[in-house]
Amino acid sequence: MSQQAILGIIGGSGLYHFEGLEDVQSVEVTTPFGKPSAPILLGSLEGTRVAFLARHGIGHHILPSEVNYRANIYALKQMGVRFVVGVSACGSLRHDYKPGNFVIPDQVIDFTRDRKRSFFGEGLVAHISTADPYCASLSRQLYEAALSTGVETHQGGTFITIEGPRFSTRAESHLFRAWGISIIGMTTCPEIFLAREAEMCYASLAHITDYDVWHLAEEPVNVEMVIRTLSQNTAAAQQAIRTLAARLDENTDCECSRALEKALITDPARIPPETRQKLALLVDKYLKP
Ligand SMILES: CSC[C@H]1O[C@H](OP(=O)(O)O)[C@H](O)[C@@H]1O
Ligand SMILES: Nc1ncnc2[nH]cnc12
Repeated sequence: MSQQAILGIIGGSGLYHFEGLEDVQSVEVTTPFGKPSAPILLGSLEGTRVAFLARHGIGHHILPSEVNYRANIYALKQMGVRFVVGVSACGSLRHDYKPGNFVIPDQVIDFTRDRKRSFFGEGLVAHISTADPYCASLSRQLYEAALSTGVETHQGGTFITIEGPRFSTRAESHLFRAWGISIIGMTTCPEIFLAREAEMCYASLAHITDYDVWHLAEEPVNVEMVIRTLSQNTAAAQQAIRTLAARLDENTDCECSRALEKALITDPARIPPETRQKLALLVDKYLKP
């Protein structure tokens, strides 16, 4: 694996390129899981090598359910990325998390049902732990960077991913609130789980664009509303990531880089050679004699 970048940024709605990247190169990448959503922009940000990928493609033409999350994460892994920041527009499910604010969540609930959610299968079985799906160290660094932009930033909260592409019904939104969930989006799962399988640290920079559909005094969410709020927020999101890049502490004390250590169960003798080869980048260090 060549070390072309250490920090991966997955841009969500409203973030299709990254201002201020230096020495930028656009790279077409292929992976054993297909092609990522767009060419990857490789460049330098405050002296840190960065890989930027637009989750929904340039021009936003890929549905949340259609995103090839496996190819996106695998492509970043192939480039040597160790730290991934997923930028996401989201709805708020609580009064005190307001449109325009940032949230650095610390838990997820996966309500998706129509997505490829693992690199494993085809004769090689693994079960990773996702008890704490976010990297605490990267999330802490991202929180401090987001706070430094002056935007009101909340540390912690549960982020639910719905399948979409439709927004929630009022009954669903009230249910999610009753469950104590803080924010809602359509893309964090399975991106976060695949990053864990690929032993990368993952944190979300979630910017709140709306109050979903539960708030009696607010208009129900629509795309126009999301884009209007995003247009005011993407500069701050990029500033937060620039600050993170400048201060990135690579010596984290987390266990993300050992996520597969206790996860593989298949007898190595039973792993089909094609599968072994396909997943070499992830499993070589555990299976090589
Ligand atoms: C444009 S509104 C719905 C859309 O916005 C969020 O995208 P992302 O998470 O990639 O920022 C949400 O998840 C939906 O995909
Ligand atoms: N309310 C909402 N529900 C799901 N995804 C969103 N993205 C932005 N706002 C959202």
